[in-house]
This record gives sequence, C-alpha cells and structure tokens, in this order.
Amino acid sequence: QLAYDYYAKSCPRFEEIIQETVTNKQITSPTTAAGTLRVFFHDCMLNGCDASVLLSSTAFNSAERDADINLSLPGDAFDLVTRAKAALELACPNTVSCSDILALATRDLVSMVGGPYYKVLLGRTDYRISKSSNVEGNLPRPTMDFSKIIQIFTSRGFTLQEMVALSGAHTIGFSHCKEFKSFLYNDTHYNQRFAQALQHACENYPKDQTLSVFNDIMTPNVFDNKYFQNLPKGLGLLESDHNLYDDPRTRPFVEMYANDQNKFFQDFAKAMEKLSVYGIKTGRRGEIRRRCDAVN
Ligand code: HEM
Ligand SMILES: [Ca+2]
Ligand SMILES: [Ca+2]
Repeated sequence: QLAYDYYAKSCPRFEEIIQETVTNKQITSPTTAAGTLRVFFHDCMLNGCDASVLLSSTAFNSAERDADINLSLPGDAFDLVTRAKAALELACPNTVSCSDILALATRDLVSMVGGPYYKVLLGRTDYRISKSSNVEGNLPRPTMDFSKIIQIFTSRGFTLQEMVALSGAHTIGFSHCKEFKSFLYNDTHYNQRFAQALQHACENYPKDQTLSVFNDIMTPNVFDNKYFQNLPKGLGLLESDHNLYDDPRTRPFVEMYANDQNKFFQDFAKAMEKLSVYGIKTGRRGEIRRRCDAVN
C-alpha cells in the first residue's frame, strides 16, 4: 500500500508544499532541521513512525510529548508540521497524514543542511494512541548503560552499524547542559580544554536551565562526518557519544565513518529509509488527522 508517489493523484503538490514550508521555516529558524530530526527519531522509536509524538495531552490523557525526555523537543519542529499541515489542508483537505508530513519534512531538512537525500515511502496513517507512560526505557538516554542503548536499537531490528550511522545525526543540533554536566567531571575521555570550555559554558546551570551547547563543535550546523572525527579526539559531547568510540562493539564503525563521509552518507540514508517505515500504520489502523496535535 505504501508508495513513493502515494499522493500523485490525491495531492499532486504534496512534495512541493513540504519543500516550500521547510525552506521558509529553516531559513527563519535554523535550529529547525536538528529539532525535527530528533522529533522524528523519538516518534519512530516509540511504536513506529505514526505521529504519536505530535499529539498534545488532554484532560484524559498524558501524551508522549509530556514525558520528561520529550520536554526538550523544540517547538520549532512542531510549528513546522503545523504550518505544512495548514497549507496541505487548503490544497487537498483530509488527505495527507501528519506522519507522512514529518517523514518527508525530515528528509528535506537533512538534505538542506548538507546531508544525504533519500527516498521516503508514503501512505502512513496517524495513530490514535500516545501515552507518556510508554516512553521510559524506549528512548536512549546518554547516561544509560551502553548495552541498554544497544538493546533499544537491536530489539527494533537495527544493526550496530545502523545504530552508529543514525547516531551521526548528532553532527547537527545542540544539547542542554543537564544532559552532560555531571559526566563532565567524572570522565577522563574528554579533551581537557574542551571539558574546561564546557564547564565554563554550563557555569550558570542549573540557575539557567536553557543553557545548551552544540553537539558537534566543529561544524554544528552542517550535516557531515565531523561528529565521528571528533569522537576519537575526546570532542564528543554526551556520554553516549563517547561510548560509541570507547566500546569495541561500535568503535570500528565510528572509525570507518570518520574516514569516509560518502560511506557515512550512504549508510545514514539507508538507515533513515529503514527507520522511516518502522512500525508504521496503514489504512484503518490509523487515521488522517485533521490537526496534527489532536485525534479526530
Ligand atoms: C544513541 C543514542 C542517543 C542518545 C542517548 C541521544 C540523546 C540525545 C540528547 C540527550 C540530546 C540533547 C537534547 C536536548 O538537550 O535538547 C540529543 C539531541 C539530538 N539528537 Fe540524539 N540521541 C541518540 C541518538 C540519536 C539518533 C539515532 C538521532 C536521529 C536519527 C538523534 C538525533 C538528535 C538530534 C538531531 C539532536 C539535536 C536536537 C536539537 O538540536 O534540537 N539522536 N540526543
Ligand atoms: Ca510513534
Ligand atoms: Ca557537523
């Protein structure tokens, strides 16, 4: 049922409208690309790419978005989907799912900031269930035991190599100080000057909870393989970033991608295609939401 040209007849301008919306949003808010990529990842890992992460809580339901780990998901990503949905409802009412919008917008943003282009199958429907209580343990945290992080990926059918390739997403975007602050003082794998700079940058945390730093200090806004080149030099930010290089199970893939950006792009593109169809719903298992933040 899924097809690359799923909306060819029902909404011929679908791809064009997404492209337009994404371009306008990314130009005015350059953090949109990373934010949207992370939202998409968090949606897909939890019960599949079904836009469950986009639902708002109601009086009767605390949604995924309000789970502790998702509170830092940036408003710009949700705003992007809202804008695309509004434009699409004008062009072709009740036709395009929010999960398809998020999948395609993510692809366009990745390539807009320099990453690889890949094809996205379309025809997802949106799930009606989203519970904050389902989140814990299903999304990786930097402080988790590394074997647990590996298990989160492998239990969903991703190989170690695919996990490392996907983690290359940290070549863009930023992290809040709370995600690495305590680790800064306990880890010997940091480059010393980098650790000092980070301590300085986070000096006012926790008084100022909004303090954050770039995931990839070399090229924070460009999708490239610098993230992997940083890791062996102690320039990784999160404990989980460090673990990718320190753990012998994943180190060979880090080294491979650090040496070969083309290989990283090829593997990232393939892994994203695989992630994009993970756990998706079609037909009556879901619905075409009228608004992306509420069930019909
Ligand atoms: C390997 C396990 C992973 C862990 C432990 C992890 C953890 C985190 C954390 C803690 C942040 C900072 C969030 C914040 O403070 O706002 C972050 C940011 C980010 N993550 Fe991950 N992540 C992982 C894998 C991934 C994967 C596979 C992707 C996408 C395919 C991804 C995409 C991103 C992006 C793009 C950002 C930047 C968000 C922004 O700038 O708004 N991460 N990650
Ligand atoms: Ca989901
Ligand atoms: Ca980069």
